[in-house]
Order: sequence, then C-alpha cells, then structure tokens
Amino acid sequence: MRVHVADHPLITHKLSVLRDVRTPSPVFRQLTEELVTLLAYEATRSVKVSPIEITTPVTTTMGVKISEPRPIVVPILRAGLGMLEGLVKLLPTAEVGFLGMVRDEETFEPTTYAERLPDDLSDRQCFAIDPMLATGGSLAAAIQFLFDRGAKDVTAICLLGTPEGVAAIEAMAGDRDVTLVLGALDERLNEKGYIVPGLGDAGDRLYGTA
Ligand SMILES: O=P(O)(O)OC[C@H]1O[C@H](OP(=O)(O)OP(=O)(O)O)[C@H](O)[C@@H]1O
Ligand SMILES: O=c1cc[nH]c(=O)[nH]1
Ligand SMILES: [Mg+2]
Repeated sequence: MRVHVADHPLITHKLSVLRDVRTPSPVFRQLTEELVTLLAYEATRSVKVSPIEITTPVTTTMGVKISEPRPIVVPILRAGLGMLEGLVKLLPTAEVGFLGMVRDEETFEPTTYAERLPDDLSDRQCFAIDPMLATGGSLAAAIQFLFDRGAKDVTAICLLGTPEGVAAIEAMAGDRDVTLVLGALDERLNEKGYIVPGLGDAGDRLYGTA
C-alpha cells in the first residue's frame, strides 16, 4: 500500500481552521471542499489518461484525456459527501457511486446501510472519500466492498488519519493496489474512538447536527 501524508502549508493552515471548535458548519463545508481539491493533486497522480490530438490556434499537438472507462468516485456517507463537490470539480467526467456507512459508537463496528454502485468495477479506477480514518473499520469495509465488486485499484482520500487506521487499511489491503492520501496523520485514537487531536465528528460538523 502507498501512503501519502500531505506536507504543504496551505493544507496545514486549512486543517487548523477545520480543527477549531469555533469554526461553524458553512466554513467547515467550504474548507472541506478546498482541502479535497488540494489533496486530489496527489491522489489523482496515477489517473489513467490516453493520448489525443488537439488543434491549438497555432498548430496541432498531442494532449491527453482521462481514459475510458471513467473513474468512479465513492463518497462514504454521510461525511464523505462533504468532499464530493471538491473532487468532481477536478474529475468532471467521473461517475459517482455511494456507500452509506455508520459506525457503532460503542463497538466501532461499521454497518453498511446504503449502496449505489455499478455491479462490475473491474477496469474502473476507484476513489473513496471520507474525511476521517479513525479505527479504519469503515474505510477498510468500503475498500473491501469495492474489491468484492471487481475493483483492482483503489485510492482513498481522508483529511485526517491515525496510525491505528493506517495499520488497519494496510492489513486489509495486503498486496492489493491501494493508495491512501491523508491531509494529516494525527497522534492517536482516544477511548471513544475519536481522532486526537482530530476535529470531532466530521458528519456533525459538516451538517450542523452536533
Ligand atoms: O475509522 P472508523 O473508526 O470506522 O471511523 C471513521 C468513520 O466515522 C465517521 O462516520 P460516522 O460513522 O460518524 O457516520 P457519519 O458520516 O454519518 O457521521 C467517518 O466519516 C468515517 O466514516
Ligand atoms: O474523530 C472521529 C472519529 C470518527 N469519526 C469522526 O467523525 N471523527
Ligand atoms: Mg459521524
């Protein structure tokens, strides 16, 4: 598995505002969208492209276009929805599939409550998005779901992760093709399964339900 932890002052700056308990939902949503755009630069580094001939006002030359079949972006509901707009702005031809997951607050076990994805994901580059990688249970289950549908190549983008979460994804990935792009690698999980220092419950902060 490849792991990339962002190291850019703009990303750290935006994450600092996001972490701040006083940041209200509208600003939180805006920053989440901006952050995914910055992280997408690294996450889409291996997006498949095909050569095309183009005509400029001056001459003809070769360019590239995103290859068919189109990549698929999979937000993990709810909180992953906050990252969707930012990513599809950069990959406007991508298809969007949905996975609804919620983690049990006591056991931290994830349950899948909704799924809208193509039956066959072989040949599709998959981008799973979820702001939080805490125990790793939700993202591991989501990536496994994509592999079970035939995916061979999954890139996950998370704003914050923990060493425990990265280890869980590494263990599930084995020698399969998984790339993990993180905005920051935080210190640890607390006894309630929250990321420390973290930003609290991303879904609640995005959608004002705290
Ligand atoms: O790594 P884990 O320990 O599995 O925790 C991370 C998960 O928890 C959050 O979702 P949550 O279950 O709160 O659902 P929500 O997005 O509807 O708020 C988050 O968005 C991840 O999906
Ligand atoms: O810190 C955490 C852990 C899981 N889910 C969240 O939204 N935040
Ligand atoms: Mg939540």
